[in-house]
Amino acid sequence: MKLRFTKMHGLGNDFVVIDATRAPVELTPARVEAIADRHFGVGCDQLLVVEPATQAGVDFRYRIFNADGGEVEQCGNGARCFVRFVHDKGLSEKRELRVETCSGIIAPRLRDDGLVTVDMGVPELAPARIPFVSDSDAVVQPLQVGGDTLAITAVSMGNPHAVQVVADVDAAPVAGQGALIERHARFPARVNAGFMQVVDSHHVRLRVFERGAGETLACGTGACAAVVAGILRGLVESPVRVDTRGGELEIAWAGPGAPVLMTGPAVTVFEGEVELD
Ligand SMILES: N[C@@H](CCC[C@H](N)C(=O)O)C(=O)O
Repeated sequence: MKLRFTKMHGLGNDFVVIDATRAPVELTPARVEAIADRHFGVGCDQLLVVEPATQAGVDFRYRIFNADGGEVEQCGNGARCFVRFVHDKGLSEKRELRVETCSGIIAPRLRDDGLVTVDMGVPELAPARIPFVSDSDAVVQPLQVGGDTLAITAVSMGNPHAVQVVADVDAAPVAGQGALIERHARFPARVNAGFMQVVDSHHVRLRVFERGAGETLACGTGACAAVVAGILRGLVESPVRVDTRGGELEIAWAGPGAPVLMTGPAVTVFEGEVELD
């Protein structure tokens, strides 16, 4: 069976996007892994599926699968690509959508300048809801990793993030330490590991070792989580420019109880067809 797809990216965080609005697509973890494989498949960090809404007052359902085949709750760079895809494919006339995900409703808006702003919802900080095993709700918490005690801030943007501050993001042990943090026992659903360097009060640099995908060129929810952590720690003030290896995002957050707004690009690369199984 052949599956049509569109290859897209947000700052080099790349996606295979599938339109399942007219007919359902059966995606097993093995199928997702095969499509995401960079040598034997199309290659991507995440596979995104556009489905009909299942609730009133919502335009579409957005499903996200990591390259390892696991379905996850949220993807920020993908959310920008989602509204660009829906618009360019003529699936909706609207430039601002309400989209249901596993972790709630987000609202991506295609702006006249071509960038996309997404209301990513209110960040969750309560450890049990991240989920993060801790009996303290302190903003900065110790985490033992490979003989080091890291000072992390745990944040959920619908998906879990552990953010630490580093002096130089280029020298940070993202691959080695990131893999250990991803599978740390105190994060029972695994976690995305963020390494943030503060440049000044409105500018950070960020690398993220993503759960289920490894280090990516950018992580949208990682950028939101890093700015939330930075503001809560008193290190930065909204809005914050976040430089990733794939380019730059702007993140705005008014503080606890407010939604995080993420602005950045969404790019279509090519379309194709892939054989399933
Ligand atoms: N690249 C994404 C996040 C994708 C999901 C993440 N790897 C997870 O497992 O939670 C983004 O731009 O937010």
